[in-house]
Amino acid sequence: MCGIFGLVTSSNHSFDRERWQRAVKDLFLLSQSRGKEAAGLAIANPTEIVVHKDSVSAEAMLKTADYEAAVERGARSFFAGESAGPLAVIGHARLVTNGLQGIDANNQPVWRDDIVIVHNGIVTNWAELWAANPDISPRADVDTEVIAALIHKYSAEGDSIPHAMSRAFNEIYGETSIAFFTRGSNELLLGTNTGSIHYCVSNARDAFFFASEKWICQKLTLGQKAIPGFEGAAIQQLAAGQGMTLDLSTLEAKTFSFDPALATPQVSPLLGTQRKIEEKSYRLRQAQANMRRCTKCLLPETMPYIAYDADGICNYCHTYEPWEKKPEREIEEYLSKFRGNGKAPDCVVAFSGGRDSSYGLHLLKEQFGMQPITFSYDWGMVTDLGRRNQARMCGKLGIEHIWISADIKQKRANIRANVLAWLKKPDLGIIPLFMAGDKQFFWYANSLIKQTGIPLMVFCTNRLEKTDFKLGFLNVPPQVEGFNQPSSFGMGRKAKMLTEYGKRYLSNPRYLNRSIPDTAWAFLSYYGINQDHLYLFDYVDWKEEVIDDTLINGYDWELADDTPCTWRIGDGTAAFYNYIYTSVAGFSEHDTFRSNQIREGQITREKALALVERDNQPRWKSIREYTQLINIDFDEAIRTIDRIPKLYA
Ligand SMILES: NC(=O)CC[C@H](N)C(=O)O
Repeated sequence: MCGIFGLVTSSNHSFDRERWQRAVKDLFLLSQSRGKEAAGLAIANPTEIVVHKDSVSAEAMLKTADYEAAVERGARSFFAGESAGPLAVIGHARLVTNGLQGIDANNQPVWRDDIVIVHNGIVTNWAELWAANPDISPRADVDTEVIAALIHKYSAEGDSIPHAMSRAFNEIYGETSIAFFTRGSNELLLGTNTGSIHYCVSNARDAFFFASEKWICQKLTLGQKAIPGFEGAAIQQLAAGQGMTLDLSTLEAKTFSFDPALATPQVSPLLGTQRKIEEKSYRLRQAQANMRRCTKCLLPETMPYIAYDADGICNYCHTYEPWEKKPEREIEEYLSKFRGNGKAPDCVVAFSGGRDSSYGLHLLKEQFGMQPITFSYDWGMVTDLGRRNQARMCGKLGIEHIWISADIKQKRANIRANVLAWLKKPDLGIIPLFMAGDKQFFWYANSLIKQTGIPLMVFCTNRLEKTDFKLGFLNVPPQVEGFNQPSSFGMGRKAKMLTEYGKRYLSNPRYLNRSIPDTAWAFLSYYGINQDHLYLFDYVDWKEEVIDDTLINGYDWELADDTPCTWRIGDGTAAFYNYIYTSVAGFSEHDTFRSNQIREGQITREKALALVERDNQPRWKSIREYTQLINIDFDEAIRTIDRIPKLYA
């Protein structure tokens, strides 16, 4: 179980900064015997609560520059004598029970509403509590969040904080000890239903600390490790079923029972203002929200090669070539040359399992009276959900499905090698390498024409999916034309790409791995061969609502449970790379997609912004599945990504 602790100093007389930092360090190191998967602390001064956490052991966190910076931000003014104090810290050494530590929001202290809390234990009825309180909903997976949300809810209803805490403890089932600050009150609150909080007051009664176990207090009051001022101090225990308020300025402690009938209503010492809460993830969200964006589409300033004109409109808007449809009768004429008797297949549809090819299949069969067969290339990253949706389409439409399966184990091992190489030296430019393995799809499309003897190959690619930024991050400038025909890219452009890849391979020899032959084949399959097929959406309107409606209502299409978006849910890699782009550059392919929709007049900029905000939320479940499939450590990968310097902050 986790170790929680706290240290309160009412004035700066008894400590200098070095001693204080040593005491906090000792509290961390002693507490980490209870948990080493993550660590964090909150430093409260009269104007601010600084929260810092990390998905590493306390010992490792203490050595980081980010930790130093948080301490500097939270404690500097106190030790510089600029603020009269008090200074209070609560800390946490985590053993994960609920919610992966790679996801920052699950680590502790948990900040929710006005409360910054550390928690030791498990709220076993957390799911029931969320369900019973539909007016509050979880943002993370850690059970601790529900405690904070309940306390906040009750205090918003008018309860004093001790009352609100008592009520929350009466709702909670499962061993729980907590310590928290609120934004507006000058106190530390403690509560436990097991008695796992032991505390000491300094001999001069000007400082206070607590920890999860008595021996930790013993270590810090006796012998070498004793915190200055606490030598020989008495150790007391907060009994099971009790809460405590500690006035941070006077160190006056009041204990109370969780029985609401017995708890005397106490008015907490209020601060004049609501303290600011400082947390990295919040700061980054703000910085993302403040990025400059094109006033017409919504491409942000971090988009490679972007430039805005005097009206704030970007070059991508200016050079955009509208998606001009050829008349639908032309496709009718074209298809009539191939249409058979309705029994034998008369066209092959490249079927990725995504929404566009599913809808295209529907159109070809139902609207154009064709009898397609489909083919899919399974390179190990088609999601199970994508496969089920393919099965729904083919079953209902009575369509034969050809599968070309790669050696999936090998493909995943290739991705693994490249992702591991990347994590050692992250670089946005080389991310497309993770997806190189699917490009043989185009190779097989050509060979299937020969194999089946059916000359008509249909692709349902979508021009709105043009993502210039992926190559942009590789220092390859955008190109307006060539969407469905990458082989038409000029030699100069291809050479530039190869040089840029080459440079990265040489600067990180881990890329010189088993995947090279497959990547070379992929490159050839994409850039080297003719892709002279029928592109359905060159003729037919692409309307998102119509597509979603047809698939969901007509074919019982299944959606992912980590996003309401229907795009990219058949692709097992998208959640991972979009997380990287969003985390580092503040945008993803959702931003370029929606920007194209705006330019096509399909949606308003306002709606697009809302969708981007929604769809750029991390798809944790899919990211986790991806890391499992390629056998890399989720928490480590996310930690590395989160540490990459941001382009927007
Ligand atoms: N070990 C603990 O005390 C865990 C506390 C909390 N349930 C968490 O997962 O972070």
